[in-house]
Amino acid sequence: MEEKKIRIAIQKSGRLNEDSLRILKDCGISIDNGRDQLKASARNFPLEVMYLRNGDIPQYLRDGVVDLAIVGENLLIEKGRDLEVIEKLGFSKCKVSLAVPKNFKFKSVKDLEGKKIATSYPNTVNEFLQREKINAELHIINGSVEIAPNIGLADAIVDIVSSGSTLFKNNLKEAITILRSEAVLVASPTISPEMRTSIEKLRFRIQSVLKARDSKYVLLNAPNDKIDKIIELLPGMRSPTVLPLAEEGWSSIHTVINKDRFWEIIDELKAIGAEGILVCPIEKMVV
Ligand SMILES: Nc1ncnc2c1ncn2[C@@H]1O[C@H](COP(=O)(O)OP(=O)(O)OP(=O)(O)O)[C@@H](O)[C@H]1O
Ligand SMILES: O=P(O)(O)OC[C@H]1O[C@H](OP(=O)(O)OP(=O)(O)O)[C@H](O)[C@@H]1O
Ligand SMILES: [Mg+2]
Repeated sequence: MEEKKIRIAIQKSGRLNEDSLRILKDCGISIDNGRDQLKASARNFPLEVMYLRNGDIPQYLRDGVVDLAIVGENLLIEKGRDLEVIEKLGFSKCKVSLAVPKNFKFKSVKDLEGKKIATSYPNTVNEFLQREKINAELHIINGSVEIAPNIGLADAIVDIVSSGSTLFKNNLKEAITILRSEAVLVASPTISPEMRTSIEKLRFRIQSVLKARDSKYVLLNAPNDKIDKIIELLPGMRSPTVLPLAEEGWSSIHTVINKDRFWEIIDELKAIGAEGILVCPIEKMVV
């Protein structure tokens, strides 16, 4: 029997589109698409991609029109709390924040009492206001939220903040971070047990890609009497590989480290006596 295809929804265009396609590609999945197609099949994996508007995706998942989707966590908090997140994907990191005009002397959340707040995320904001026991008036707008205080539509806004440059350009400042978000892989509540098995295969590939993105392969040379000290500094997947060099008394040490830790330990490695340090990207990491 032919394996049933996983139907995955990906944002048609916007902030998530490119990185969503890249992660599938890094999983070795080639998608035959014309850009204008709304549906495309993978050549070498039982997968069908549907290009949809992000905001519509939670309902498509609930209806079982798609089995999986890549969306921002912030969208799930706004309108998909019932949906199951199966993997965090580490890209499109952003915050949903409350921002006020630069000259607003903001001291605490109490300053929002009776104020007007413009946002595209009404559920998130209402929940926040309820939690903080604040009464405020909401103006729901779909885009260009940051302009609202400048045109007298609102006293404050709640919107996505990443670099902060949109706030800056609109004379606003971040006052409260309501939540942090990144892209996530979400599943439909209607998937069958067989489909879950196929999804697990895809998830395994995604995990291997994500681990590899987080890690670096490090090679270095060191005098033999320094090997123990260097190994103490290098937490490998198991323990580092140590190979003798042609030059007597020297060895080459190979290991895998988290990319964020590398800069922390490079100076220590050099001080101990490591030489010829090479740091290489890893394509896939299966552990
Ligand atoms: N500046 C940003 N930096 C990082 N991530 C962002 C940024 N803006 C949005 N995102 C993330 O990308 C997601 C999609 O945002 P985008 O603005 O592309 O689409 P949208 O307008 O929310 O949706 P639709 O596809 O329905 O038009 C957001 O839900 C958020 O998780
Ligand atoms: O802090 P920053 O790095 O400036 O990013 C934040 C901005 O990015 C998003 O808008 P986007 O550019 O996606 O445009 P949109 O309003 O058309 O969705 C978001 O709605 C903010 O306006
Ligand atoms: Mg946007």
